[in-house]
Amino acid sequence: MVSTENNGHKMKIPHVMTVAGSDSGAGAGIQADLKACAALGVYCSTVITAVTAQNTVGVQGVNILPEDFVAEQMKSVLSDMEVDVVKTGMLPSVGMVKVLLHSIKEYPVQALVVDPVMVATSGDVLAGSSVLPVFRQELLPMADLVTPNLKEASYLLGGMHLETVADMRSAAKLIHDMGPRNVLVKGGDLPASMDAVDVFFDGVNLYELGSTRINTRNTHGTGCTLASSIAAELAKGLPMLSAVKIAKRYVETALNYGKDMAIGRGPQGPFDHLLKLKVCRSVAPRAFCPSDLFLYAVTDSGMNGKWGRSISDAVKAAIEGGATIVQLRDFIEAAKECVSICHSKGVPILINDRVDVALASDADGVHVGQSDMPVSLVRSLLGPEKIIGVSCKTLQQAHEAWINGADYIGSGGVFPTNTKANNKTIGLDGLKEVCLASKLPVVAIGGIGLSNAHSVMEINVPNLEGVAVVSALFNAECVSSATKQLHEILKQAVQTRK
Ligand SMILES: Nc1ncnc2c1ncn2[C@@H]1O[C@H](COP(=O)(O)OP(=O)(O)OP(=O)(O)O)[C@@H](O)[C@H]1O
Ligand SMILES: Cc1ncc(CO)c(N)n1
Ligand SMILES: [Mg+2]
Repeated sequence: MVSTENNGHKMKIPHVMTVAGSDSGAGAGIQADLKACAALGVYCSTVITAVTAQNTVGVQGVNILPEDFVAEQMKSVLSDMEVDVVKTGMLPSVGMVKVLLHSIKEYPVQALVVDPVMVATSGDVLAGSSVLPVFRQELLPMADLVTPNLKEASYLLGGMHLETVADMRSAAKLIHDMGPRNVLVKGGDLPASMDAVDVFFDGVNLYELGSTRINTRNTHGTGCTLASSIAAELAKGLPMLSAVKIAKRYVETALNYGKDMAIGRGPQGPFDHLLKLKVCRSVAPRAFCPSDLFLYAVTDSGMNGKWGRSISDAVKAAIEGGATIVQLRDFIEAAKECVSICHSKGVPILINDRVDVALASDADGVHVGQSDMPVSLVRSLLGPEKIIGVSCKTLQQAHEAWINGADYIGSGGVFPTNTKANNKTIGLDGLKEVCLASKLPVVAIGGIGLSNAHSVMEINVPNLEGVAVVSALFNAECVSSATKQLHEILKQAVQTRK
């Protein structure tokens, strides 16, 4: 990290070094990397491998820099500045790859993200097939992540045809065999697809990461931007999958903001990296983990009032008893106080329904119902890093939540409940059906308490992460001991499930 003095305190700034080509049109390459890192609050140093004459029509010329001068740039940066993550783009010769590998052996960094740039979407060649053997044999084995698009994945695999998400899944596994720790096969160029699905493989699990496909001509540089924003989130200290998810959302949000920009006369324009709405932070966000849903405490001011407790005391007691996430149904005055309590204990806190309250209190996110603001709009207001949960009763709603960028779904009412009037009960069978269809983690809600929590976890589907409860905690005389008891029951249920 780069250190700066701030009121006498050292301030660490996450630092990405990009090793890539310059794009004179400034939509891709070095220029995309600089803008993406700036938008995400991360310092970006730039080692230029080639200068391209490029615009929205295509690539008119490529001027490759001498390898020893690329080595000199890397040495200047790495020997002086503390680089956290190296991201590579255009590496146009075998010698350039060797120079890069030599430099990072001499000055090791936390992670290497390789975007194996070969052909621009315009069809122009940026690195010829002569680099393929050194990519396969030397570069990929050093990479923490490699991010080929469909064409690049096909080249790496000797011309294999890739036309479906199923093909992308196989490609991700085969490329993983070449040695990188993680693989992301990007589906931006998937023919005739309504969604923009990328496939991530970490060597054990395959994930399909979906988002809405933005209808725009302005997609030049999405690949470079995605890789450098993953590098930026890694530099902040996020784990790989969280970094990839946030970066993908950043690209989607940026494409959406820039969808109507008119720059250039060619078929593929640049987009708006520096989103009009700046919501990204340079400090590590509270990355969402599905296991946060294990014991989900939802506050209720009526119940707490009845027992003579303030909301903040109720939240403190729930955390003391082992609550793993908190949802507030009480507003702004309480929100700020509870946000600071939860943050001091490392427990994420979400706001029920109110995006404005979440923004004003800097909560970790919101939980919305089907009749609240649409998830895609919530995402564009909150930005790529916040947590969004959405209540779903049907398979269709679960699918939409995934495509629109939610992090998890709440499903229920599992049992009848007095907390929510006129709420349809879906039962354990309904819950199981939604879990099986959902690509997102699920928390069960509705009438769950000490007596039946076990039976909920027993439906035995891996993405059911936990239970959300109101009365079971906050209608009890002692919140922390009620929470402890529930925590114990859930722990036992999960152990018997294994
Ligand atoms: N129209 C779109 N709407 C939403 N997301 C998109 C769109 N096009 C591409 N993406 C996303 O952008 C990221 C980059 O994907 P893509 O497959 O376009 O990479 P690429 O071809 O390497 O990009 P480049 O245009 O820089 O060469 C992926 O996460 C992809 O899903
Ligand atoms: C310099 C450069 N790097 C990467 C790409 C891929 O988008 C491009 N078009 N130009
Ligand atoms: Mg593309």
